[in-house]
Order: sequence, then C-alpha cells, then structure tokens
Amino acid sequence: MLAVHFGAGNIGRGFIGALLSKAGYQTVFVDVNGELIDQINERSKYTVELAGSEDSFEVTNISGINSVTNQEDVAAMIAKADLITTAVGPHILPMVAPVIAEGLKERTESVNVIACENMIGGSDLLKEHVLEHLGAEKSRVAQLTGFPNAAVDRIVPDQTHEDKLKVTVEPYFEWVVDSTDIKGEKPEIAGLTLVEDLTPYIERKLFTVNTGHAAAAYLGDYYGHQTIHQAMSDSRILSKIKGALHESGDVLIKKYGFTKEAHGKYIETILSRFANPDLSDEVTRVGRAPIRKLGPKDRLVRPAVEYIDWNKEIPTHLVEVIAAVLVYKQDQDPEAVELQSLIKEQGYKGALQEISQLSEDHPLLNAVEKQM
Ligand SMILES: NC(=O)c1ccc[n+]([C@@H]2O[C@H](COP(=O)([O-])OP(=O)(O)OC[C@H]3O[C@@H](n4cnc5c(N)ncnc54)[C@H](O)[C@@H]3O)[C@@H](O)[C@H]2O)c1
Ligand SMILES: O=P(O)(O)OC[C@@H](O)[C@@H](O)[C@H](O)[C@H](O)CO
Repeated sequence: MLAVHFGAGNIGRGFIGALLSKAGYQTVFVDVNGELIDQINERSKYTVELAGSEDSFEVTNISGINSVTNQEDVAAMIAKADLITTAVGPHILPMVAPVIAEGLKERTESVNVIACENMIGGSDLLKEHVLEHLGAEKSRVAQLTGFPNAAVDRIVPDQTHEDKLKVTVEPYFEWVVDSTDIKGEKPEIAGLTLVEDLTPYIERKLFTVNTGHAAAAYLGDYYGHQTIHQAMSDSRILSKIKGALHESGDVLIKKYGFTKEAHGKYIETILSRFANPDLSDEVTRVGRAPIRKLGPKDRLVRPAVEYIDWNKEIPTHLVEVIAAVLVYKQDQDPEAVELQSLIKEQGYKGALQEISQLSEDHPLLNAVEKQM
C-alpha cells in the first residue's frame, strides 16, 4: 500500500506519517524543504519520541520527493497511491492542488485525499482547489476521488535536534475522519477513527484545543511569556483561558448535547496537555498566522459569535483574547505584520471587521473595541 503525504513537518512526521507507517503503508513524503527530503531519502527512517517518557519508535518504509524540483514524480506517485494526505497548513492547500489534480487525472481507480489541517472543511477546500485545475476531466475525477474531512489533534511543537528528522510529540492523539465521503475501501489505520458526522468532533477540537491554545498564546505573549507552559503557570492567564473555554464550551454543549460533566472533563484534559512540562511550545508557533485565527469560521470569532447568538450576552473572555490578538506583534510572522499594518490603516474595529467579515454593527466588534 502506498501513501503520499504532503508536508514532512511537525504533524507530517510526528503524527500522520507515523500512523501511516505503523499501518503498513509505504509513505512518500512530499515537501518543498529539500534538506528534509534529502535526509528522508538518505536514511529511509526517523525517530518519533514521546515527550515525558523513555518511549520512542522508528518510522520506516519512507521516501521523499522535493516538489520544487520534481513535480512530475509527485504526480506519478499520486496516480498510483492508495491514500493521499496533507499537513501543510490551510494557506498552502491551493499550492499543492495543481500537482494533485495532475496525478488524479491519470487514475482509473478510486482514491481518498484527506487534508489534516486545523480548520473546518479542510478536505472540501482542497477539493475545490483541485477541481479548478481539472478542465474536461473534472466530473470523472470527482466521481473517483473522495475528499473526506478530518480533525487532527496532537501537539507537536517546533523543535531542533541534532538529528533533523527526529521529532518529539505528546503521547495524546486523535485523528477522526468523515466516513461518509470515503470512496472505495475504507482505510484501515490504527489510531484513525471513522465517524458518520464529523462536525461535533472537529468543532469540539477546534473550539476547545485551539481556542484554549490561542488564548494561552496571545495572552501569554501579552503578559511577556515565551512558552505555553509559562503562560499556563501564570494564574492571571489560566483563569482567562478557563473562562474562554467555558464560553466556547457553553455553545458546544448547547449545539451537540455533550453533558456538562463530560465536556468539563474534556477541558481539563486539554488544559493538562497545555501544561505538560515536557513540551516546550513557543507562543509564536501557537499564535502563528493571527489573521487566519481571526477568520469567521476559526477558533475565536466563530465561538464568540455563536455565544452571542445563543445567550444574547457578550463572551467577555473570548473578547479579551481577540483583543490580545489585535495587539500581537511579531516581526517574523508575515500575518502578524500584515495585521498590524491593517490596524494602522483601519483601526482595531475596521481591521477586525474586515478579517472576521462581521457586519459593522455586530455586538462582538463593539465589545472588542471597548476592550482595546
Ligand atoms: N503542530 C501541531 O501541533 C499541529 C497539530 C494538529 C494539526 N496541525 C496542523 O497541521 C498542519 C501542519 O502543521 P505543522 O505544525 O506540521 O507545520 P510545519 O510547518 O511543521 O510543517 C508544514 C510542512 O509543510 C511543508 N510545505 C510548505 N509548503 C509546501 C508545499 N507547497 N508542498 C509541500 N510541502 C509544503 C513545509 O516545508 C513543512 O515541512 C497545519 O494545518 C496545522 O494547523 C498542527
Ligand atoms: O496549527 P495552528 O496554527 O492552526 O494552531 C496552533 C496550535 O494551536 C495547533 O497546532 C495545536 O498544537 C494542535 O492543533 C493540537 O492538535
């Protein structure tokens, strides 16, 4: 069995690639980072280490293709793969779409393409971009190819090791895939859960793990901390993170009927994962791409808007986190720089309105403006 995985980064190597290899796939990593790909091809294996334990394992049966120099080879692999996955970041999906389309054109058998990105409808979005490149072959390829959406959860911080392929990950993981959009045989991968309705899973994950993580990152940065662990150890911040998670949790409980007890336990598990002393996760990684994170369907604005819709009240903690995003300054992060220049031109409210696509008189915009 052959899997083609786009993105040999933290999640690619530390999570998806590792599960694919354990499930018996020969995994071809596709990446624009030539150094990483050369190392994968030289060694054909790498080590995944579980943070906080002595446990580690080898990921084997792998090779790599540099997609900057070898687009044709990538398309040829896509044409014969049994499974295609991505973990490149939502903004990169349009860039990998043309080569995926090129390979899919050559196929006569069904295949599934799973975008493992932190967003709602990641595979749907990738499908839209892939189909744009198909011309007359569009409907045939759409018939043959499944694009099931997915939720992926495992904290894999940015890290440097002497061994460039080695990756340290938290022990916890969850990979949930929508079974209703799968074409052909369902992939059998230990650790991958197939569900018929992904929405409660992806929303619970994005609006708890990622909402809480964003709160820790932006408030952490505001209070002068470098890592999520430091932010979690600051009682001023911890109480605000909990407040934000109770606000997003209120909406999740109302929408999906989770019991308060079960959701409370889920929140506690997530908080303990953030506080893991064996993971050093920089606030700059977790806070990366703040414009994406202020998007209408993303981890902060969406639960805040839904909280207002359900309760006719302002979610004060989420508002505080959104305000912290607006004052987040980070020269190395292109979206943080762009956000600040948008704020310079349009003010806090104008910039937030443009990014979040809320109406001018939306109560969330006024609440955030008051907070600034
Ligand atoms: N790290 C985590 O804790 C985590 C957890 C769950 C989900 N995710 C999601 O997984 C995705 C990847 O995140 P990450 O943390 O692994 O990022 P990362 O930066 O470590 O890895 C991304 C990889 O994609 C590669 N890439 C960039 N452009 C490419 C292209 N055009 N073609 C092929 N490869 C390309 C990069 O070189 C890099 O190796 C994101 O959507 C993220 O939200 C991350
Ligand atoms: O990857 P992002 O930028 O969407 O979000 C940053 C982190 O919150 C994220 O990578 C988490 O570590 C991950 O979602 C945990 O499963």
